[in-house]
Amino acid sequence: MTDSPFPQTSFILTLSCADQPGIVHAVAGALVNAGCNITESQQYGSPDTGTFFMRVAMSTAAARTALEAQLAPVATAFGMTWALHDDGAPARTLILASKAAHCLNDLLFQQRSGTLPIEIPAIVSNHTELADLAAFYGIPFHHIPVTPDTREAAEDALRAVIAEHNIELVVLARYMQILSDGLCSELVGRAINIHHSFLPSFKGARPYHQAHTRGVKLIGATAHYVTPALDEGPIIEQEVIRVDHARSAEQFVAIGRDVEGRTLTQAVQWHAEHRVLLDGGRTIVFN
Ligand SMILES: Nc1nc2c(c(=O)[nH]1)N[C@@H](CN(C=O)c1ccc(C(=O)N[C@@H](CCC(=O)O)C(=O)O)cc1)CN2
Repeated sequence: MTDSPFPQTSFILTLSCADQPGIVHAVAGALVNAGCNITESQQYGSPDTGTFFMRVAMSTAAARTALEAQLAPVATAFGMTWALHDDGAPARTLILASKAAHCLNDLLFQQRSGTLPIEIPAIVSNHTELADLAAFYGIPFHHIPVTPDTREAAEDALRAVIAEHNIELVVLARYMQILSDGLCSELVGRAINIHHSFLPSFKGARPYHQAHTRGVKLIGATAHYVTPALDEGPIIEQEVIRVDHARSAEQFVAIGRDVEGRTLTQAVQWHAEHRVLLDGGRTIVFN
């Protein structure tokens, strides 16, 4: 910690640009010029895409505008896509769920416990079963039923909740409705889904029954960004657990619940801490 007499503010810088020599040196120089103390720094050059990625945590007595003034010319010189985030600012998160409670419950508990840097202004569901859980945590619950005839109106109602609460992140916590291409394009890189299989295996509905029929020895869960193509989005986190011949498909469902909850909550935490950057159809995770 610098022994500056002035109050320190913490920021997270994330950036990407075409990989080339001198990026780290230039960024570090700009941060020093802004009186920053770098507390954490990670970078990666992707050989496949030729793109360079960086995440830097820092503290400074300088104002955000002074920091941005130092960074802007460097960003221009290297053609960077960059963002400066307030470190620790909770991500305004809308949770979508259907009937299964376990993933929603894990997110609510971890948020209330202070381990998940998000705030949850609202919960949306296409069913009513989870209204009591939302009430238990004192969070407004919006029941938006979805049928083939009402899908568009339902999505417009969802957009209204997103706008009303200035939502930054949408989490699909076992939300069993397919989002339209239009909504997916509006939520690129800020909608995370939990799929209850070890992708790319067993996409779509009833993955545990697909896995049981196949006779797998490991089942798992995958947290990924939502894209129009079902269960094809960039993967953020995955976890697996061993099963055996003696387990029924219903037991797979039960065994998978904790894995799903942990996997989704971890992915949401990394996203909210600005540790996940998109590299085409893949992610870079600075954890
Ligand atoms: N555009 C996307 N939307 C959603 C995705 C996604 O990857 N892209 N993931 C799903 C979650 N999911 C699996 O993880 C999933 C959800 C629903 C279905 C499905 O077939 N739903 C049927 C209706 C089922 C019902 O009403 O119970 C449907 O929507 O017609 C498959 C996979 C969330 N959305």
